Amino acid sequence: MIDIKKLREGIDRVDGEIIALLKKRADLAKQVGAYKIAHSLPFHVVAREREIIDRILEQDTAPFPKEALRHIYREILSACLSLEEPVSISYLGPPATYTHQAAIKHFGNSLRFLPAPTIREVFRFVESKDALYGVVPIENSTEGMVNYTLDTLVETDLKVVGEIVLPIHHCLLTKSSSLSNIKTVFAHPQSQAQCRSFLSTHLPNIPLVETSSNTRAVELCLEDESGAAIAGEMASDIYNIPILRRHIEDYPDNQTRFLVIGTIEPGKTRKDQTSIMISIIDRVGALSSILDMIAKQGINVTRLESRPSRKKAWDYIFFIDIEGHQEDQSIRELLKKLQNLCPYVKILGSYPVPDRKNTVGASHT
Ligand SMILES: C=C(O[C@@H]1C=C(C(=O)O)C=C[C@H]1O)C(=O)O
Repeated sequence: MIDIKKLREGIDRVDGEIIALLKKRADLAKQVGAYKIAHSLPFHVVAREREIIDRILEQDTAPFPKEALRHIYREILSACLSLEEPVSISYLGPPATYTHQAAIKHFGNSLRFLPAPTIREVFRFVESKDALYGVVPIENSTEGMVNYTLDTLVETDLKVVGEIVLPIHHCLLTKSSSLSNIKTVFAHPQSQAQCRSFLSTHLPNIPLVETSSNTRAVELCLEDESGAAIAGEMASDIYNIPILRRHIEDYPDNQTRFLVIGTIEPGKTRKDQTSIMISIIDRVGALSSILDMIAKQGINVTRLESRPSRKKAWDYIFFIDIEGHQEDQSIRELLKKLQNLCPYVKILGSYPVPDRKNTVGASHT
């Protein structure tokens, strides 16, 4: 006969052992922190964190689910880092936006999160060292590029040090107990655009009020019991407002990409990508000859975007993402060639390729 009392005593014992080990780990991290102070080294070491997570995920952890272990370790690393230094992360706010959610996914819950009212302000917080890193949206899989972020990258000296891919699942949040009691829907235009078919099927003829963010939509619903807001799950937790419907986005594979910006460049990991920005001489075939040169170097281009230079009409800047790290021999050679050929070359940064597993459905509001 299985004795449930004994089994539970066993679990309590194991929990005690886990706590004792976490205490031991925290103490070692504090000692590493003291060493870093003595040797003027940066506290946050992306490559080391990547190495730890990769090593853990390579092990046979069954029956414990690996994805859960990834989340648990993200939090352990975040907590240990916070013991070394109080790290601040600026993000496009207000609190509970998808950018906030992306920042927590990337850095864990133990750091200090600083909302900024605009994308430019996120960059400013990092430039002024009020924050060590900033998180800004760059692209939504259904709505396209966030041009303001691309344009700000042209002007800044900050580096791109990471990328986050977040599935965007919109929820309908309301104090009302049924769809039939809803008289107004509040939403940011982008979220509203991503939920068009849900709204026309389930809430036809209900007036839609545009808000500056999803969070603002939720705030308005707190005052209006017949109002509903489109927002993420996190807004429901923070503002304590129930979720009436989940997954109301039209396309289930709706994702948003975010960039992490900062000054500390991550070292080489097992799988990195490099973002560069170039302008080219305006002549037939100029871009294709550059892409050809990249291919001849054996380097894979994963993304190519263009933006007007805003200096001269019909003059463009190209944003190119390539596989590999700028310390790689092939990329070093490529950059030298580009510098000889292009009027302008800027290396935005090399950083680990983001985890795209379980990334279904996001927007940045
Ligand atoms: C402990 C360290 O500092 C930080 C915390 C880490 C951890 O908890 O394992 C790993 C890398 C750093 O971001 C370290 O550099 O080893």
